[in-house]
Amino acid sequence: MKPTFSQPPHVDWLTGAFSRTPLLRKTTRLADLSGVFADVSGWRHADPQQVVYDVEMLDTPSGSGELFTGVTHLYPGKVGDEYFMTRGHFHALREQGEVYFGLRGSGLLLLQDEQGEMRLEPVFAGSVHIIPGFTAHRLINTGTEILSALAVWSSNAGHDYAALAGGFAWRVVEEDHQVQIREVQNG
Ligand SMILES: O=P(O)(O)OC[C@H]1O[C@](O)(CO)[C@@H](O)[C@@H]1O
Repeated sequence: MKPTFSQPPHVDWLTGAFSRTPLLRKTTRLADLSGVFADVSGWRHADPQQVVYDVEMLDTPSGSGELFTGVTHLYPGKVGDEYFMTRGHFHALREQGEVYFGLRGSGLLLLQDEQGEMRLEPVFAGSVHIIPGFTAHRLINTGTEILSALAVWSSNAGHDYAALAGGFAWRVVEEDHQVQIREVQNG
């Protein structure tokens, strides 16, 4: 019997660019991140159209048992002394985990569980991050290049941003040319 082949999607491991495949795209700008950065005045004075991150997702089926695959490209930058980061979220279906694979650049994955336990994992080309269920996650670019990470997660996991309306309990800032953690009171 003659085998039939269907072409799978293709990702460039060096840049995280998908090619030859239908994509869904979402751009998040500073204007979309009201209340996310600590330095409100710095945020107000920055260019609201500045792109903070782009997410490109494969246009694949959703529903129970299906998986989403996407690449986040997080640009370098700061608001005040705080590094550019994704909004961050718990999954609406809390038990759902996620896997991140670092592709390029350097940064951190900030993890916060429902008890407020905090953890940081360095993200770099080749890093693998198992985000357990019940754990909020945020990507932070502490470098000078684009930070790109591939993620795979359950299509029905959903996003719960409201649970983190008060923000994460740690902020990642640059102080004295070094990456530092600032603990947030009542964060
Ligand atoms: O939804 P947020 O917090 O803006 O961040 C987007 C992130 O969420 C995901 O879409 C899925 O968790 C990632 O691909 C991406 O990094």
